[in-house]
Amino acid sequence: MALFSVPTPVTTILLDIEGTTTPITFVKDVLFPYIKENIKKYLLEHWQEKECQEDITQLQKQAEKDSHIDGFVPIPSAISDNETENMIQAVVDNVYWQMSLDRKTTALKQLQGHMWRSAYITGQLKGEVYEDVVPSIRQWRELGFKLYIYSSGSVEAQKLLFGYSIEGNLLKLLDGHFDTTVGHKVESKSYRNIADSIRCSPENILFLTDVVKDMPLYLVTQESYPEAVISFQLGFY
Ligand SMILES: CSCCC(=O)C(=O)COP(=O)(O)O
Ligand SMILES: [Mg+2]
Repeated sequence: MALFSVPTPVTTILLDIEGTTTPITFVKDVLFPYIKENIKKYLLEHWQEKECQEDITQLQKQAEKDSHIDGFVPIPSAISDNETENMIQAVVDNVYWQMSLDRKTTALKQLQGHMWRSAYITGQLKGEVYEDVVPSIRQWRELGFKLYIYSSGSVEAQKLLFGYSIEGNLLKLLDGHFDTTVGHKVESKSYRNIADSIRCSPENILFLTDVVKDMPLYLVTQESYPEAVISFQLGFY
């Protein structure tokens, strides 16, 4: 457990998931292998559904943007019905390629969230949280802090992880969720968007994360409140 002092202007705690509330091993050894093992079956079963087709369209758009990246895997944009199997294979290959680079694209994360849904609902998956997470969150709430999640995993995937966790349904302990639709974690604009959305100022938000490059909030905060950065760095790392 890390001990740190929360600077006085902080009213809101924003939590990352992987490596912060949840062991990295749960994501790398349980959630991601589930996708790799089940993607082909999932696509074959859900291909005609609107949600699945929307996910494919987003993956295609992402593939167009990625065409400059070495080793990228294309997804054909228009294909006749009798070529569905080739198309599904292209999507599988693209998802495997994105996952091999641990890409955090919104398109990939949306599909993953939809795939995990039935596994959580049927009890095949249970979201892991570190043992100090629930007591800490309860204590912070008692002290009056608001609690939000900001993860690259989609909001739906976040709600599944906390809603079907090993400690039961934790969603009532959280005030809201943010994913890459507000922007990526390495971009300072994302933190401004979150602050605007919850109607507070960046210096009121303490972001807890295991990844140092996910820290532009501190650059945003530093403009008006340099002590917040110093206090966090001294305390948490
Ligand atoms: C909703 S948990 C799924 C984990 C995931 O897909 C991921 O990319 C974790 O990223 P984080 O931003 O929580 O480190
Ligand atoms: Mg993390």
